[in-house]
Amino acid sequence: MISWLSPSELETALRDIGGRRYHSLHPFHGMLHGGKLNRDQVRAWALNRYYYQAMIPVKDAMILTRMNDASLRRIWRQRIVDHDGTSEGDGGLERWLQLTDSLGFPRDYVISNAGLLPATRFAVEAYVNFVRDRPLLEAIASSLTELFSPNIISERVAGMLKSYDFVSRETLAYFDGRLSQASRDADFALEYVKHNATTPQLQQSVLDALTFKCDVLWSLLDAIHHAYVSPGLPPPGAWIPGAELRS
Ligand SMILES: O=C(O)c1cc(C(=O)O)c2c(n1)C(=O)C(=O)c1cc(C(=O)O)[nH]c1-2
Repeated sequence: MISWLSPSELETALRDIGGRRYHSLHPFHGMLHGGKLNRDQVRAWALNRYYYQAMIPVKDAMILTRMNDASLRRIWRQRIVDHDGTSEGDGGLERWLQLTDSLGFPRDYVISNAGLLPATRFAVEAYVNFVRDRPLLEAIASSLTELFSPNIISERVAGMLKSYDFVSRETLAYFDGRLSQASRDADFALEYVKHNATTPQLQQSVLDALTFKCDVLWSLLDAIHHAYVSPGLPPPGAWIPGAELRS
């Protein structure tokens, strides 16, 4: 168990976890951003990550049900609006589907999750279940990976535009909005955590929550890498490049 940390020491400890465990360090991201993947491997990433995107508003809805304070809910509900939009054809999920459209996947197939890797499903479900089962403070702390996402998003967009002729600024538009949304969301969550993690036990629990979330993101990429890069063994039922798509 750690000894009590001041709020700024707690922030340093949280950022240190990101520095060691965030998925920006995963070799798959190095390949994705460095132009080392072929089109089917990029397609596999977009297809599998759709499930993460799709479940983010579900987990945020779970967090909302735990908030008794209207002023907190007012702030948190914006996350759901960002992903779902306010009308058909609007919002982050729609923009992710525009990316999978551009990569040649029928929408029905993507939304059905029929070609999803089982390990992607398990990792994303673990995140949703964590948020459902753990105290609100830990659920909020588990979103703090977003402290580190603006850097990786900038690196990703620049690297992919430079390396791949099958993506464009338009098809990567999902990430435009995320840069400001992620900073806004992470700043709020960080202040909440620093203010509410007032004992060594609570501080340890938020550090553990962030570690857990880093593990979720890392596992997602492990699954994609194993199935589609090396050794390249998609499990039964998962999407196989070139095979007929059944939703
Ligand atoms: O592109 C990325 O690397 C990345 C990372 C993360 C993250 O660190 O959890 C999120 C996102 N993107 C993202 O687009 C997003 O909407 C999001 C929501 C959350 C969350 O935990 O509430 N993380 C992330």
